[in-house]
Amino acid sequence: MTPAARVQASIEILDDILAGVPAEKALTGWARRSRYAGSKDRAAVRDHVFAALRCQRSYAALGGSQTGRGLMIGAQRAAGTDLNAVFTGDRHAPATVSGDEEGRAFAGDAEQYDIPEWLWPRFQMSLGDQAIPVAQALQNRAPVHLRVNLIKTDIAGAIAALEADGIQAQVHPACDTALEVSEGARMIAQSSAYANGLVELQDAASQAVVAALELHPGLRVLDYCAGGGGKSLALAAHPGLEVFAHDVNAARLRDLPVRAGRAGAKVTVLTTDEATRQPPFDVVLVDAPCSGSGSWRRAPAGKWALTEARLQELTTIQFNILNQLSPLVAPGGVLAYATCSMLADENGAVVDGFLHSNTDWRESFRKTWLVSHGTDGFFTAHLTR
Ligand SMILES: C[S@@+](CC[C@H](N)C(=O)[O-])C[C@H]1O[C@@H](n2cnc3c(N)ncnc32)[C@H](O)[C@@H]1O
Repeated sequence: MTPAARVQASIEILDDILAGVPAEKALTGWARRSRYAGSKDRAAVRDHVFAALRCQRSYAALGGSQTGRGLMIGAQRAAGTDLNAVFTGDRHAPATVSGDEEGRAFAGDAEQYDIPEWLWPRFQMSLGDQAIPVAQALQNRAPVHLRVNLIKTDIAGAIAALEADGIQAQVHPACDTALEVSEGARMIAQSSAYANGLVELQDAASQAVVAALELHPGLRVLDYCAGGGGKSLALAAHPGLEVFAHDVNAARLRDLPVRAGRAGAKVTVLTTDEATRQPPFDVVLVDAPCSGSGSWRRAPAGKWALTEARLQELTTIQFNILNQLSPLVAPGGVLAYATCSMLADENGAVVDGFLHSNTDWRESFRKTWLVSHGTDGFFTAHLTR
């Protein structure tokens, strides 16, 4: 495919997404209909589509409309590339750009930096002078991070094994087990380092949330909102811990036994009933459902789908989960709250609300990671009594 044909394909896929088709489904549907597209074409189209989804507001302003075509015109203008070289009207290329497809000046910072208008004041309140750098970071593609599985190898061993598979990775400063991939990211899933459980795909801040816990052999640890189990596996890499995983949506834990097998890790999956009937845990990690604002680079639809009402609903859920789980923590144990969000409403405010109504609890640790510092956005707080 020519670069122009890739842009035309992206326009059509974006139109499907704007009409309500989920991004992955729209991309897969296009790939199935387009057998002529090779793996490089599919990767390039995917990149175009995700960039346009991350930068939907600014590209629509620059491109003159909130359509697939408007977004791709906006993308070319944002990149400063020659529109006439791509929008040629030739076979498979998009039609030439007309006079009524002029861009316009941004209406304000929220539009320029691709944050929903209603959210911008809260975003600024949460992030202060980091609001614009964080919003700009969210306009760009997320880096690819790996967690080195210390059960099976060490940092140097993992880097060497990846290199043998044609993947270049360097140590990431956010966590001792984290690597950032600089070349060959698309080959990870097929690499032997991955297949043999030497590395797992996991953001460095997600790893750092686990690394921030004081863990020593003999502790019983429950990952209560385990999802796919990324943090459960990171916990289970600590020698001598007894690790339990739970999620209200049991289907999300389906792949965990296979992943644990690959990693040589032991994780016991618990139902909700089993989790509440267990003796108290030394550590309960609550990686709570949240807006996902720290991972909007990877899942940009979430940025545009979030509403004020949903944010409110999430903070209520977060507060309720903390209250519901505090009895599962052994005296002297830790209730570790975490979100992949950078919004104060879901982070400090929830923790403060919990401490306000549970005066026998105190906070011993709090940290926020920002996308502007090279990881996903994350928050954690440790609560003890
Ligand atoms: C942020 S995700 C967890 C991500 C996961 N810990 C990881 O590292 O990949 C939040 C999870 O909480 C689960 N969840 C939502 N409400 C819950 C509840 N009331 N109790 C337990 N889990 C819940 C969701 O199903 C979802 O898998």
